[in-house]
Amino acid sequence: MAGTSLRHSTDPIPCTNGEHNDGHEYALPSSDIGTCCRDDDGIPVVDFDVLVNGAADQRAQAIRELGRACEDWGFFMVINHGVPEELKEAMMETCKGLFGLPEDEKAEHQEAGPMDPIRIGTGFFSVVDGVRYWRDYLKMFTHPELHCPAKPAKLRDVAAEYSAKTRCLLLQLAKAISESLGLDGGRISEAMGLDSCFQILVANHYPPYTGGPDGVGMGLPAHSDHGFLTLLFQNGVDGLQVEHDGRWHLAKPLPGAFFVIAGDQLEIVSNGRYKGVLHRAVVGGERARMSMVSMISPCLDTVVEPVPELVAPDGQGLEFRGVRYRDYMEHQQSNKLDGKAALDIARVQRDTTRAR
Ligand SMILES: O=C(O)CCC(=O)C(=O)O
Ligand SMILES: [Fe+2]
Repeated sequence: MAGTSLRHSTDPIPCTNGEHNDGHEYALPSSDIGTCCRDDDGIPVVDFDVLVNGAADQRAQAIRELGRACEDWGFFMVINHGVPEELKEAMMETCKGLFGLPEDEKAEHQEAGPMDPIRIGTGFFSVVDGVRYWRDYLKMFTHPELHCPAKPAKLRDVAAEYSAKTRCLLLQLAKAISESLGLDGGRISEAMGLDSCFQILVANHYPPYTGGPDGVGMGLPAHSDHGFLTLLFQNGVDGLQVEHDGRWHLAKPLPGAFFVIAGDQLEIVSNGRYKGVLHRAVVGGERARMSMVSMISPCLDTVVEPVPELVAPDGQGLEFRGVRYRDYMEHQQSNKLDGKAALDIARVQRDTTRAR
């Protein structure tokens, strides 16, 4: 049912892998999680300070490595990023306060839909989920206009600062990504109008989970992000998994690092050179997990399409057609989260019969 929060640790944990009495299959089929998760340290690391302030040869090397990270993984860690640790902590703590508020103080935003600027909910979009995912979330549109729940009182100021600092970082990364594609630093930003970008912050809260036969549950199923570029950090509890080379990898952060996640709009604008990476959140254990997401995208009315420089002059190899970002986001957010299925609305359908 829309707008209900998860049962929390003091409540009895509902049974999993079966029908809960509200007709939803509860939390997860753990068979969906699979066994292929590998904990490894191969996730690329990008030093933001070198990217911005390094000597020419160091910068060039860092840009090449960034390009490889985007091409091979669509996922990397960024270190020396300049976003103060105290600000990250303040953001995490304030959002934790929000999840702990009495239900009636969150009710105003719990009936919200995918395009509402403030939304508090459970699962992904519980109206369509079918399966109940082990996740509570707060989503707020923070740029160009800051939307924020009235409580906790501190949230507005903290979110404003966090949004501004992470936006600045993401826009600088966009420049470096543009260079890594062999384009001018400003080209991708110009093509997508990122000077007036759209930004969302998401706080995810995954309560302790000890249900199911193996004590593992699905917090958020496999998906790619609908935006351009996402920054994420967590509260010290692992659970983010990333798909790479056909296997799931547990993402373990370096101290202080952000994860950077390539989104669908990067895949479209780069004509598929850099792909939106599949990722998911798995839960299990006595500790609540939280993650904090900051995502930039083009403004809602921008039609996103591949930059011509990355498409052959005769149009051969054009992977995507232009899609208005608002339509893309609404489509992805209103349907069941299903891997990268949303991208199909932008994919150029090839006539395979003609080649025969
Ligand atoms: O909680 C996580 O680590 C993943 C969250 C996520 O992918 C999202 O909010 O889009
Ligand atoms: Fe995501």
